Amino acid sequence: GIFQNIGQLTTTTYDFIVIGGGTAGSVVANRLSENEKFQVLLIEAGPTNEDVLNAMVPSFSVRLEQTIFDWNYTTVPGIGLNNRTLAYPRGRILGGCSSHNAMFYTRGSMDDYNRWAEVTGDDGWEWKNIFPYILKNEKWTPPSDKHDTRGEFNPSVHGLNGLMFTSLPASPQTIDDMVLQVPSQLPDQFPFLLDMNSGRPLGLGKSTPSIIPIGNGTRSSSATAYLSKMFTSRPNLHVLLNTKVKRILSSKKDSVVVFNSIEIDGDMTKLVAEKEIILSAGPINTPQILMNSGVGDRDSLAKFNIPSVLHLPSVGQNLTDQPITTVLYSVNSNNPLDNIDTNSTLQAMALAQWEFNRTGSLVDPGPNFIAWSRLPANSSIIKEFGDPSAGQNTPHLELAPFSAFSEPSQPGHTGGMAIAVVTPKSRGSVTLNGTDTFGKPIIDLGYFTEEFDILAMVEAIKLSQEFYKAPVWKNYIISQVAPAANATDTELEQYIRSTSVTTLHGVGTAAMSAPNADYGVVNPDLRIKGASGLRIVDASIMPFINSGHPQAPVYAIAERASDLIKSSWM
Ligand SMILES: Cc1cc2nc3c(=O)[nH]c(=O)nc-3n(C[C@H](O)[C@H](O)[C@H](O)COP(=O)(O)OP(=O)(O)OC[C@H]3O[C@@H](n4cnc5c(N)ncnc54)[C@H](O)[C@@H]3O)c2cc1C
Repeated sequence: GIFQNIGQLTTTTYDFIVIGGGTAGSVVANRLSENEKFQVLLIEAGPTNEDVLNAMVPSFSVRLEQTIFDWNYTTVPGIGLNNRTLAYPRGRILGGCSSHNAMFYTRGSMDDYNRWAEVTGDDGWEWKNIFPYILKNEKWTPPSDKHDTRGEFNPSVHGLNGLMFTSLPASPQTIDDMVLQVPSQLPDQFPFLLDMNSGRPLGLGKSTPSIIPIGNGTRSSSATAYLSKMFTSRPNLHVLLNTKVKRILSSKKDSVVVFNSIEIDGDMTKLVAEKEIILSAGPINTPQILMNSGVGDRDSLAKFNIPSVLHLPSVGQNLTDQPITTVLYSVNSNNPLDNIDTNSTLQAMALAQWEFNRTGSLVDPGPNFIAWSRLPANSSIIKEFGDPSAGQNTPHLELAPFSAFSEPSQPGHTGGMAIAVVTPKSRGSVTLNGTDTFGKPIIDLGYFTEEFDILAMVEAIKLSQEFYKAPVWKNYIISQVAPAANATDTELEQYIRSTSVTTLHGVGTAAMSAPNADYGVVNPDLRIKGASGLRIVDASIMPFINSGHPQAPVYAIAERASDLIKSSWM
């Protein structure tokens, strides 16, 4: 059942308490409650996702930012970003970030998972072993416009029986036909990629957003997939909304710390977990909850007068995220759809179409194609700074061409490409806020504090310029607007530092490591190191970021974690 506040709960003792009804937490709560003998409580700080239009219409998700559905974070001024701060939205709603993300479903490369296995010593994280969990999450379905999808993806690498819908873009964008010609015109730099979810995502292919298809082109999230009425009606699953967890409490048994209950913000009721607590509050809030619970670096916690319960200096460290900027062109466009941003009639028509049959321009949240690219093997950047990628199947760069848009203040149209470094070397951190340790934490992304990242981004700009040299763009591109076409490398670096923002792909702040490692926060079975009763299951546990967008691996992590937890309580 669903409970709007803690007073409605019929008990305070459960077998499992899952903290955070986000991307990972919703999966875990669903899977654990498949066993009728387990009493499961899922606690979410935010409200329900149901009937929230902006969480349903794929293109509207940015409208959730800076509302009650967002934790509304801001990063600290970035040394590598000319001291700029960045907004860092995080979903505060059932489904978490999966209820308001950009819906790109990309698994990264097989090397990414194999490296997790290597650093943790657990072959369960290898691509071939995690793959069944990837499929278990996914239900691939035809796009809502019912177009012929042959040649647009490889069915053999997709799951048909999972809970979370994925599909191909259902609404062509105005540049799609031109983008599709680039692989034949520039096959060396941009080979055609049939399916970017095959484990070898190198080349240019169609993106796979996670949307509910066929007459229902609505966002598929962890909440719509794993917490639909069919599941929340289970008598052994309680979903408690609008309730913020403050900290996790422990006692000592035979000198071992056992985490067994939690404290709620603004309420004296203590909720008890007889078997395990699963912390799934996401890469920012998970380390915050841990540190407020005395789990972290002993000396740092002492500064906040927080008694140390478990000395784990890696908590909040290793924050890894992928920076992104744009290369902009003045372009020739006579397609009315390119005016949608400034034309309220077109916007109203698009919404009417979406409401009528869930098709039209609102069903796709962004670029329909992505190009993934490796720096050349003989690149001087790799020679000098090493290769942060997990292997030869792994891209360093992501390039996403987007359709033209118009701005009220300017004549004509602007088009171009979003470019990102997906294997950054820079690391940041999440630490507590001295004035209120339960308030907004200090988020330092550490962007461009490593030379590799800025040089790789310069290469991404140059690669995107190559892209637009394909003959197909001849009559479309008028001139390069930003950065200046003749900019020097030093000027490009300045451009990158002054324009890059975040992909919002933070991971790694409670990373897993080998059981005998002297760093890390959880063991490969996701149990907290050096104590019992607590596991962490969310984006925080990734030791390295995957070379794609993180939600697909977060789902796979949550599916595997659920099996690990279940099997230890058989
Ligand atoms: C705007 C945006 C766009 C993105 N676009 C993409 C994309 O296109 N593709 C992609 O793969 N990834 C994307 N991401 C990233 C991706 O969505 C996240 O990496 C992933 O969803 C994180 O999952 P999680 O389970 O770790 O955390 P979350 O999904 O954030 O879940 C954490 C949950 O815990 C709750 N919570 C936190 N603290 C507490 C507390 N103290 N008490 C109770 N509950 C609490 C939160 O409210 C939230 O519901 C995007 C993220 C954002 C914000």
